[in-house]
Order: sequence, then structure tokens, then C-alpha cells
Amino acid sequence: MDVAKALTIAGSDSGGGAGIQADLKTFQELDVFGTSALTAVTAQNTLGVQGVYPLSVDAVKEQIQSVGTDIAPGALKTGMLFSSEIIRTVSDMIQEFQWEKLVVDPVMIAKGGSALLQKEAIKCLKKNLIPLAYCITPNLPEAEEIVGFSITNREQQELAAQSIYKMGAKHVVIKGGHGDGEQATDLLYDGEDFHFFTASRIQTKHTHGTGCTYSAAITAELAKGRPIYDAVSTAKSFIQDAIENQLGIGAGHGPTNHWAYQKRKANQQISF
Ligand SMILES: Nc1ncnc2c1ncn2[C@@H]1O[C@H](COP(=O)(O)OP(=O)(O)OP(=O)(O)O)[C@@H](O)[C@H]1O
Ligand SMILES: Cc1ncc(CO)c(N)n1
Repeated sequence: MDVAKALTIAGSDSGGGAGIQADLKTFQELDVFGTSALTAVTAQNTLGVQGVYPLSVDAVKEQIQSVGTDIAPGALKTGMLFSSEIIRTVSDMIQEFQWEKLVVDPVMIAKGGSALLQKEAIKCLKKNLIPLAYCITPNLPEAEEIVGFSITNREQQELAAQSIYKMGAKHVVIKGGHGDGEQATDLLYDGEDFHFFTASRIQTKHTHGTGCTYSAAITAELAKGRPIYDAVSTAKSFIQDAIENQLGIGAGHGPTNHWAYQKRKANQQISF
């Protein structure tokens, strides 16, 4: 059986809604075999981040080496990278293995405000990792941080996408989750055209890990050989279903429902 394989290089969320846990659940739901390299362990739940414990550069490097030398992924993603030294190591390894289908989720701050990337590491992200990205998926505050200007309308969102494209990312997806308005609209820029992916904004506090889940879904689809436009389109449906059917877990900002997309598809098949 020829199964698609993907790798996530990210932090652990003990609460299970974001990070490595969200990535592996998403890969599984989209029929992709998931592998992982942990960059940091966080003590975290729906109420916030209680602790951050980065792993050593050697530990990160060896995990990627182990996966890369044996289980070649069709696509990979990065999430929480925490420090400049981890970013440099990860970038070096990606170049060593000549992996091309790289999705960079430039995770910076958790929803409660805790830093998942050191402030001084943003420069390093721009210099070392963005030029390797096949696709980068910043939310609005992350995009603002990368480009250095504020994004309050569609025109600025497009300018920001062009600016990040010029830094070397082949496709730029600026997510609209942090915007306001009736629609949550994500913009995909491929160097020529702007594509918009729109869904109705769901009024809920349970959006923990939406960015991780979304970028993992894009990665899973790329691992199967799907073109970027199709991959983003599937990811948008996946995250919409996952938010709509949240599980009511925890007392704070709960996780989304990674089963929902497959369940809906299965039900559709039955009713047709
Ligand atoms: N309330 C919502 N209703 C519908 N879609 C949403 C909502 N919030 C986020 N999304 C969608 O979820 C995806 C992830 O975007 P978002 O901006 O939330 O990422 P993020 O801030 O990086 O997430 P996190 O940091 O929690 O992992 C995007 O497709 C966005 O449009
Ligand atoms: C480990 C980890 N990665 C990413 C995020 C962003 O949602 C988070 N909260 N925790």
C-alpha cells in the first residue's frame, strides 16, 4: 500500500488541541501517515500556557535525521520553533534533505498571550526559513510582525502577501481568523493571483489550535500530491467543520473537533 507521509516539526500541547497533537490528528483524519519532531514541550490547557520547555538543538536535529533517513515525507510543516537556534537547525536539516513541500506556520504567540517564539527569533525566521517555504500561513498579527506594517483592510492584506512572497515563500496564505466581520476570509497569493477562501465566521470561544490544524491539513493534502489551491480549499473545509462541531472541552478556549470533516463526508456518502 502506497501511503502518503508527512512530518510535523512543532511543539507539544499537553491539552491536545494545538501543536504536534493537532497536527498528527489532522494527518490521520486526512489519511496521511504522520511523523513528528518535537521542538519544545509546553504545559498547556484551554486556560493558557503554564510552562514552556524547549528541547536541545541536538534533540531536534536527531529526530529530523531519524525520520528523514528512513520515512521520507511527501510534505512537512513547522509550527512552534521557539528560538533562533532551533530555527537555524531546522532550516539546515530541510536543506540537507532537499525537502520542497514545506508549510511554515509562523507560530509566535498563543491565544492567551504567551510567547511561543522569542522576539529576537523573528529576524532569523525571515532570513532562514521563509525563503525555504513552499507555503507560509501567518495569521493577521503574525503577518504584521513579518512585514512591519499594520493590516486593517483587504488592500493591506494583499500588500503584505506580496511583501512576504518577495522574502522567498512560494505561496502566501494570510488567514483571516483574527479579523472581524461576518466572514473568515483567507487570502492565497501565488506570485501572480490572489485567491480568496471564505467561510462564515462562527461565534465561539473554542478556536484553540485552529492555525495548527489548518496548516496541518494543507500539509496533508500536499503530501498526497494535491496542488496548493486544492490543498488550501480542503483545509478551509476541514477547519470550518472542526470549529462548527467543537467538543466543549475544558473551561477556557477549547479545541476544535478533528473528526468532524470525515464524519460529514461519510454521512454525505451514505445519503447519496
Ligand atoms: N471563528 C471562526 N470562524 C470561522 N473560521 C475561523 C474562525 N476563527 C478562525 N477561523 C479560520 O481558522 C483558520 C485558522 O486561522 P486563525 O487566524 O485562527 O489561526 P491562528 O491564529 O494561527 O490559530 P492558533 O494560533 O489558535 O493556532 C483560518 O482558515 C481562519 O479563517
Ligand atoms: C505547542 C503549541 N503550538 C502552537 C500553538 C498555537 O496555537 C500552541 N498554542 N501551542
